[in-house]
Amino acid sequence: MFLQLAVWKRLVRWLTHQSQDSARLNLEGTIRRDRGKTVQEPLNFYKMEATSIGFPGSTNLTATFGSRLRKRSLSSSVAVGGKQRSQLLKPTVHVCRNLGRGLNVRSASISRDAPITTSSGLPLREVPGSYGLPFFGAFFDKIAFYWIEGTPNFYANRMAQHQSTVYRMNTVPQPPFFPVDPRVIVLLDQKSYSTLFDVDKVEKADVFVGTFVPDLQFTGGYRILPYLDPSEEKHKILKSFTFEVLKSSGRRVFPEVHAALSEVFVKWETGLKKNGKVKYNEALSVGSVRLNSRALLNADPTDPDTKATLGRDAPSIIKSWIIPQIIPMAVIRLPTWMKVALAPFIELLIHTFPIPYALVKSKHQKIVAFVRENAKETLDMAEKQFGLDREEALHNLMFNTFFNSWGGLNFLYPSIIKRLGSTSEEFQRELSAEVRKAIEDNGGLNPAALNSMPLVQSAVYEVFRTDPPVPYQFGRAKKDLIIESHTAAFRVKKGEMLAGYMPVAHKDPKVFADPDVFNPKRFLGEKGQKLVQYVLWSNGRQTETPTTHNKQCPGKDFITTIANLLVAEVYSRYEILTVDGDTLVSVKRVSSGLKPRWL
Ligand code: HEM
Repeated sequence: MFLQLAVWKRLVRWLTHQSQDSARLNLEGTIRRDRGKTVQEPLNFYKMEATSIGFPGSTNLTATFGSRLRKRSLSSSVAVGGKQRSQLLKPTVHVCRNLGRGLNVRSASISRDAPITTSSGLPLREVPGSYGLPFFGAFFDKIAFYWIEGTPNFYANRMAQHQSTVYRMNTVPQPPFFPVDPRVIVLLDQKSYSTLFDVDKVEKADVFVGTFVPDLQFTGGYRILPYLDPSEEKHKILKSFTFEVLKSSGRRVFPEVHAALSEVFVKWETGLKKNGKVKYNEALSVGSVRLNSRALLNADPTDPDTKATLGRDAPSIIKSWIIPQIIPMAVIRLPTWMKVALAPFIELLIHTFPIPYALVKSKHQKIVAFVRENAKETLDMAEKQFGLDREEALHNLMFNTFFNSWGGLNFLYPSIIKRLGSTSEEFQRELSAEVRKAIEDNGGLNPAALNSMPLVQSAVYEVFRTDPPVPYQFGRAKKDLIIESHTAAFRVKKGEMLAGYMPVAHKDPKVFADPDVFNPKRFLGEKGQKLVQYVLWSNGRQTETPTTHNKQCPGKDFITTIANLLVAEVYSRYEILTVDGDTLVSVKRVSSGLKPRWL
């Protein structure tokens, strides 16, 4: 009796595809739309579920199975995608395929009803948005991106239009003179954005600055570390070398930041005395090039006594080499009348063709010479310890020091001054008091003191949140994926390009309350600490660790430290800064008798 029952159950399961071992069957089906057009679509049967993308909206799917023993009907919800809802009217799915085990699906019909959901309960949608007509669609997106909407509006407007944080659009730059495919799927919320950090899901080769790869001559003819996928053997070796360089910089960081910033403060005060105001980034830019290069290479490119010095022009020489590599992604902000007058020229000069390396070759060669002359020990270490080719190590070291690190700092440091200098006097006094107390309690501005400054840390995280120095991340789907936002799931095909825009993901209202408000206390306390994981500036969570297996920035902790150090240095000297845009209008030196002591 029991045996009979078991055999019968097995038979029923087998017939209805509900047995565990045959739970998933992939059917190739032919979908005929009511207009008569035929589209090839895969149908996935999973127990009682089926999925079909090709028509808009959500429907129920009923499939009739004919078998040797009996005919059965299965009904399940199915999400369908497409452009116009009118196409939904009673589309019919005809499937004919021998499934083995005697089952043969003869037909399936679709009627509109409940949506199919993923295992996490989200409705499966087709990625909204379209790429438009060939060439013209991309061209109009490009003009909107650079000139009409700019960033972040370009992203926010389409997010509102599609009612989705995941959608299709064309990015910049574009063919014919940039050899790229501009079609991307944008990810703008915290949940979908994290797909870009999962190197099992996304290919990170050659996507460091977007869909295009700058001429290899900018990097000495080498595909350097940021352009490598972790699956490439060289990635592991070069990232280990970078970790070693950062480790050996450890002891220099605190004193070098102090030395460079002391000079910056003198320049600010001299400028304020002379003109009543000063552009704070002019001195800061020189200061950050010094502290960064002294920390990482143990040499100052602005010092006239350094071999192969770049002199006072070091920041502009380095910028000349960086800008052609990133300009295709940059929106140039100009007053409206200038935009109208200059747009055609700027379009032609810098948005239509890659800027030729030859224009900056001499400047690039100067930076190469500076690194070659001053980083001999580090290059010896690269050869002996990591078996690297000396020239390859040199170009990686140079790129990390001047493009990644200083290039990022050149955005981050001014953002910190601008944001904190715009907060209330009361908040700045509180910040200054915390800094001075921690220095006093720990006998100087040392790592222990810096760790005792939760307000400083919170303020820095908030700047990273509102002004991430690198706003874009790209990655190509390594396989077919389902990507989830907070409200829906989307099917993405292998090979499609995913593009994250971090300033919008960092303002995800599902994660951050009042996301548009700069709140330097946001990351304080137990609740605030839980938010730190959503700070993504390093191409990974702030709570995670860069390794040779991922693409998280190896300079994450180095940069976090020197960002905190800037705030600690500023507010140990000043109680209040007043800034107006890019101009420092006044500073108030600390009034208490407390004198900060240094390492
Ligand atoms: C404010 C400064 C910095 C910012 C904003 C920054 C940001 C980033 C971001 C967003 C990425 C990932 C890019 C991508 O693949 O999508 C990255 C990768 C990388 N960064 Fe940084 N970075 C900074 C400083 C540094 C420093 C100090 C170093 C080393 C000295 C460094 C070395 C690298 C390297 C080598 C990679 C590629 C990592 C890999 O291939 O696994 N960066 N950085």
